[in-house]
Amino acid sequence: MKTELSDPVAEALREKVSVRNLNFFYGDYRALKDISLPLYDRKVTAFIGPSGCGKSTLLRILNRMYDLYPGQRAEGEVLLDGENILDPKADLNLLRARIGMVFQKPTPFPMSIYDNIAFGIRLYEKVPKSEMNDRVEDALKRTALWDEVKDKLQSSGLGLSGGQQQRLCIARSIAVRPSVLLLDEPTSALDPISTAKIEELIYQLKVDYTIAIVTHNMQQAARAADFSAFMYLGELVEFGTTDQVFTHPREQRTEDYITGRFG
Ligand SMILES: Nc1ncnc2c1ncn2[C@@H]1O[C@H](COP(=O)(O)OP(=O)(O)OP(=O)(O)O)[C@@H](O)[C@H]1O
Repeated sequence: MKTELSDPVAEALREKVSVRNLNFFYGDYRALKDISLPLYDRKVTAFIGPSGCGKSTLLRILNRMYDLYPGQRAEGEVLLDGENILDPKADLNLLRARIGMVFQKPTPFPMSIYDNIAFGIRLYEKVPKSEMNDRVEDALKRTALWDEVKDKLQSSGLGLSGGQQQRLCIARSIAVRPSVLLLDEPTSALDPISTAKIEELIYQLKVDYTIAIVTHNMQQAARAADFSAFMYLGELVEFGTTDQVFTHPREQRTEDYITGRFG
């Protein structure tokens, strides 16, 4: 696997998350094979590759989703600011406050728009009402939803359009003030206009957040990501700047995939 970046590029970057020699097992099946890669601070990294290559598995390890399922296990290290989040002693509540996740299908809670956001904050913090109002407004503004929903904050989140629901889910994640945001095919259920809004949002959010995104859409990876990781059959084939991976892939398999020869 080739991950070398030219020295001046690497020097200007800080690793927010470091995945080191990561293996993952669904029972006896080894779905990830010795993956090592960085997520650089306040950059967007896309995980790309054909169906079944392990993109979602890798993303879900980053907030220990697999803990919910018996028989699934990870080996290796995932360091968040130098601390191994795979350590069984790691505090999962704290971890999930620090690393937020948004899924493919928008999943608002069956409650008001306001409470969708306040709910997550209340899980982690005791916040006075006036501050809560500010936090809700701030999260909705940052996801460009405020103007669309400010007059109906008490209406159900389920009454929003699919694109608005997805922005609400992103607002819900960032309201908790995580430092890393994981996006699992966040636009695959959305129309092109909602997709463009989410991509614009990703661009704005990376000022404050380190973002990893799983996508099948090569144009989306090229537009939204600073770095791209191409995976194949559970292996990381190539990691580099998106520009390098898309215009000068080092590996034949990467080139074949991004030019549409397979996948
Ligand atoms: N719950 C599970 N139990 C057993 N095997 C699984 C499970 N989930 C995924 N796998 C297997 O692990 C491998 C990686 O799956 P994963 O969903 O991470 O791939 P992916 O690259 O995200 O695929 P897609 O693009 O289709 O979503 C696949 O071979 C898949 O069949």
